[in-house]
Amino acid sequence: MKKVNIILFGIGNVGSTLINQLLSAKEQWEKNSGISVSIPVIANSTKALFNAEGISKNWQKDFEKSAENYNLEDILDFTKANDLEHLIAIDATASKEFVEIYIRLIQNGFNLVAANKVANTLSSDFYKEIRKELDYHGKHFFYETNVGAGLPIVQTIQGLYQSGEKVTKIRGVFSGSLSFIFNTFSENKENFSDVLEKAGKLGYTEPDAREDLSGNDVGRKLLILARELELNKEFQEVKIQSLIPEKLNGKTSAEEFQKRIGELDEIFTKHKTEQEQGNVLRYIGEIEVASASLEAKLISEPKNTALGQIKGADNIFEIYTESYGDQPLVIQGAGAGAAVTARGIAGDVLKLSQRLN
Ligand SMILES: NC(=O)C1=CN([C@@H]2O[C@H](COP(=O)(O)OP(=O)(O)OC[C@H]3O[C@@H](n4cnc5c(N)ncnc54)[C@H](OP(=O)(O)O)[C@@H]3O)[C@@H](O)[C@H]2O)C=CC1
Ligand SMILES: N[C@@H](CC=O)C(=O)O
Repeated sequence: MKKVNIILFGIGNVGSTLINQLLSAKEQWEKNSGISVSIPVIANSTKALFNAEGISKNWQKDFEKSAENYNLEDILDFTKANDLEHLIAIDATASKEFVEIYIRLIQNGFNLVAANKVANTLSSDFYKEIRKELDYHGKHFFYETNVGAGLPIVQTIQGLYQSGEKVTKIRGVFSGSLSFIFNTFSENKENFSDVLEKAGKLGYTEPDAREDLSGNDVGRKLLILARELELNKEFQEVKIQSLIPEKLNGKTSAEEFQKRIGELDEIFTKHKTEQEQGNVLRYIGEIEVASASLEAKLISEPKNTALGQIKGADNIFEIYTESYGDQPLVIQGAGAGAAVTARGIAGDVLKLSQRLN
């Protein structure tokens, strides 16, 4: 039996669901894949719970009772002192600061799995540096949930590109939260701000919903896929239409913004009513490979098209390639939510574990 040790950073919406999924799937993984998963460290931004034997189903109570303040050195010392092998650090934070420690983790024997999109969307120098360190230390980095949550998007694009297929365009609804918001808002007579709040409560938005509304989260996903196609782009080069009006943009804290979200209602009601009859609002992303252009924008789409018909928090990705011609390869399904995202991370952990000797 191969034992892998998970060090989990981020025990919020996604991270806590992941722990429960991994603990429930433990026996199945042991029986079917010969992989025994242990989670010896879980951490939020300030505290960590250490248990060399792995946390149990009572982890929430144990965390409340026994978690201690920590820094990275404490975690590195702990894994070394307990001879923990086959280390996988999972980044289930949305932190811009946390990714600064990726390189040190790799240098200290960790493989990486990330739901956090930040590391793959900083400068291309940092992107290349991570991959150089991974190669040098013989470590792996999986990040399927960076795009489409649990949907197999990153692996499909990698598979097509690596097989020599020419991907010409990717177009679709890349955001689960904006999908839910516009699907619901287009169909119902609810205020935009009420639907936005609902999306947050359902766990579809980023911890700071402004990341979704600004289009930055979609912009990051576009950049991540573009880089898989070896398009040498930077985040600043992605053309992004923000849905945050000028008067709230960059001038409000998260709390102030939350208090003023009612100001969005009039703007989006106007967008909705000014459309052609039978159209719906969709926030879409587009990668045109030949021109290396990446764009995220709000459009008004006829309801009877593939993009117009999506429901719930679905994503839809139309992948145009040379072999598929005018009829794109289409991947559709839930594009946000703790359960599907955690399952996507679990899938990455399993695949990564199978590569460890
Ligand atoms: N929700 C979804 O559908 C999807 C989410 N994702 C990604 O998953 C990630 C997590 O999202 P979600 O679970 O909703 O976020 P939450 O806000 O619910 O949880 C974030 C967790 O990260 C912790 N954290 C923040 N900074 C640090 C740090 N520096 N070191 C260690 N832990 C830290 C927080 O701790 P504290 O409480 O102390 O701040 C908290 O436990 C995000 O990157 C998101 O983009 C990806 C695909 C889909
Ligand atoms: N906020 C994101 C969650 C997944 O990345 C989204 O809405 O798509």
